[in-house]
Amino acid sequence: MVAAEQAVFDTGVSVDALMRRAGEAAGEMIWRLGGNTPTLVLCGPGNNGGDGYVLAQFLGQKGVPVTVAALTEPRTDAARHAGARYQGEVIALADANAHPQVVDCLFGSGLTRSIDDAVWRVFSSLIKKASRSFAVDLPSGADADQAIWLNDPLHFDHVLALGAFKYAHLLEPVASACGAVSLIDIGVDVPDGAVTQISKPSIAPPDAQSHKYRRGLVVVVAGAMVGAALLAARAAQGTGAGYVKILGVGDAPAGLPADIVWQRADEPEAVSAALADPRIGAVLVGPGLGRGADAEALVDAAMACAHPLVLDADALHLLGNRREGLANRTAPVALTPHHGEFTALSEAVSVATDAPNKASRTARLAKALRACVLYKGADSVIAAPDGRVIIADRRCSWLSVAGTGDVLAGCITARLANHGVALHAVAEAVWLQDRAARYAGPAFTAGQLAKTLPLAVESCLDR
Ligand SMILES: NC(=O)C1=CN([C@@H]2O[C@H](COP(=O)(O)OP(=O)(O)OC[C@H]3O[C@@H](n4cnc5c(N)ncnc54)[C@H](O)[C@@H]3O)[C@@H](O)[C@H]2O)[C@@H](O)CC1
Repeated sequence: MVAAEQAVFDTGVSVDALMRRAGEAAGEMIWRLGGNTPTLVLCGPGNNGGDGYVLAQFLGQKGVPVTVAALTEPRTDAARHAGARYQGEVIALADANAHPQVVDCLFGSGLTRSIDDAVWRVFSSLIKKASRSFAVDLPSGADADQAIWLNDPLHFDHVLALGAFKYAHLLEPVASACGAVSLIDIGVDVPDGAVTQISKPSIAPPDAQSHKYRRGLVVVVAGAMVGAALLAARAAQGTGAGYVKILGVGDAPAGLPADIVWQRADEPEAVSAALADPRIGAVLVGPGLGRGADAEALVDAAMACAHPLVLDADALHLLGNRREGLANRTAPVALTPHHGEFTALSEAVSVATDAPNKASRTARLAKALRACVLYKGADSVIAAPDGRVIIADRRCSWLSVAGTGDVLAGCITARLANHGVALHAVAEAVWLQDRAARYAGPAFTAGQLAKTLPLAVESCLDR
């Protein structure tokens, strides 16, 4: 964001002008949501406080009863100018009373250390007592880049992100305390490499020339627990794959749906031979695989195939000494670790996990392994080896049930089989899984989730 702001300043726009745009745009949003609700604006020493004086002036001119309470005198030139232009009275923060609506402009992206205890007590009490609380740019107490709380977590109803998202808006534990987050346009072009929030994908329906292979032949390599492979296969179907096949040992399990093909492959050589089929769109290995010698042989067979590949669950635990194999692949690879798998994998391939936040940690692993990495969780981060990162924030919490990872893996594999671009396939699948969860209602099972995937796809159709 600093680079983007500098680019605007280079065109002759001053810090004062940018602050004015920011404060007025934030004021406009608060006025639209809060109308004439009596409002307390809390101003800090830096430019975040400057935004507060601008928006207080704006709200006052709209007829909103406004009180400004300041922590200290403004300490930047732009904040001083904004403070001087504010025509109302300014009281000390310590003297402020509870108001139905409070706007936090104490600290924004410049917070470098935890807020003093006495200040925090007054501030957090005012926020908690308000019926509606806003934070301008960032909640005070949150570190923008590390996306952590420097003070206790504090919940806001609405956060107005100025110009661009910062990591704290999208990554836990701060994101879920931000309430609704609105991106406020302040005339700054968001630079390449900025924090990117996941967006609804656009999915093309099958065209007139479509057939099952063109839509995507998905192959799931089954292991010790066939049920997991089956769940992934059902999810691949629900995502629109044209043909879904499971490679497994022995005969097809009882009750296998007739529209999922079971191909018997008792030995790893048989798996390799099956994976030589040039019509395959993408291969999934990992759900229910196991971690023994048989599983290792299946991972080797899958990694040696020429198709786009998704490595999930147990397969991720077997990657430690297969880094070379990953690097040598020419077809795209997607890895889908949750927290435990991410930590174990990073350790196994000697990639440090001390980057400032989850997004940079994911980007580092993706670059090191030359694979697309989806680091799953309530905030899911998708990173491509070239450094692009997408954050899926505030995922449906009902997804925290057994089997949803298998569903997601199947969904990713179906999208990958369809177009072969790992970053897009993963982002589409993450979005689709979350939407399917919302359609499934509360307390769904993984199987029920797979059944609502077609509805999620329907909502994304580009027609
Ligand atoms: N850079 C710009 O030109 C613009 C910035 N804008 C606003 O400016 C904010 C960033 O402004 P600043 O860099 O001035 O940062 P802040 O306004 O977040 O505050 C920084 C000031 O607080 C002090 N400080 C940091 N941590 C503290 C603590 N724990 N206790 C007491 N004092 C502490 C710092 O020493 C510094 O004086 C953004 O979040 C945004 O709201 C907008 O006005 C748009 C224009």
